Amino acid sequence: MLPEEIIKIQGLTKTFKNKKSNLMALENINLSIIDGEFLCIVGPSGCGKTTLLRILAGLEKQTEGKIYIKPKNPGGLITSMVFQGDSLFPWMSVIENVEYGLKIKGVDKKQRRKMALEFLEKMGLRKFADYYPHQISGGMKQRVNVARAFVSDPDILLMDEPFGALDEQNRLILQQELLRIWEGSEKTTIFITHSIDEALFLGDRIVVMTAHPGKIKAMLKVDIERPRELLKLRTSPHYNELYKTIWELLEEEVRKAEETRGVKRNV
Ligand SMILES: Nc1ncnc2c1ncn2[C@@H]1O[C@H](COP(=O)(O)OP(=O)(O)OP(=O)(O)O)[C@@H](O)[C@H]1O
Repeated sequence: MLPEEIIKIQGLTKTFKNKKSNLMALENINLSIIDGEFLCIVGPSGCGKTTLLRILAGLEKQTEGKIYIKPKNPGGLITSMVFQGDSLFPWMSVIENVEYGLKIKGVDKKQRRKMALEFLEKMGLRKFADYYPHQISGGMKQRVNVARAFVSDPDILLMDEPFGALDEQNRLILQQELLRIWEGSEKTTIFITHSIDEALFLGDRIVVMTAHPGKIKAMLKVDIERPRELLKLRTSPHYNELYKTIWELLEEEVRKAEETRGVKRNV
């Protein structure tokens, strides 16, 4: 591994074996991720994005290939995952949800409360610390999830369409808040999204995947300086060029994915 790399994936393949048939979800993935990088992954539905993240999180085992991860702090948490859906514990208050990972790690009560409050403050949720998940909005729940992931200080954040279920306005706000908190931490982040805009706003590089079985079709560098501003970004020629390139790469794959699913189109 090169000194700046934190993850190196070589020849990774994943086949789900069922009683009747086998399904190859990922084929020959080769990817290096630099420490502190924000990497976005876009690709058509069913191309294996979640599977790749689950393998990196250790929730799934690859069929072939190697993954090298260079831990930063001996004994520390290597990965933490933020899911799209509602993954908060409904019986715990907001602050207890944020503290949970620290409790598992054995951090004492006073210290973990202090750390959780700090991240709730960063996410604008301090006032809601004692609320329960059913008492807060979808956007606020995702803020709690982001706070929960950051507070455990993992080496690598894995984010699986965390804002996918939010309305556009909340999504834009959450993206900005995520960038603000990420820019202070420079935590290696792998972020799955279906939105080209979101990938361009957040990412240092963007991986475009092919339709099933998922392979890496292209890797693009987002040469847009940070800190990023949404309005400035959208009027920049580089942004528009990249958007067009990514859409051209993706469109073919989305059509292939639809054909595979037997969707009839009138084009
Ligand atoms: N546990 C499993 N057993 C069998 N097949 C699975 C399993 N998990 C995923 N798959 C299949 O693997 C393929 C990739 O799924 P995955 O969820 O990784 O795709 P994705 O790109 O994240 O999709 P989406 O964008 O719709 O969330 C799909 O065909 C899916 O049906």
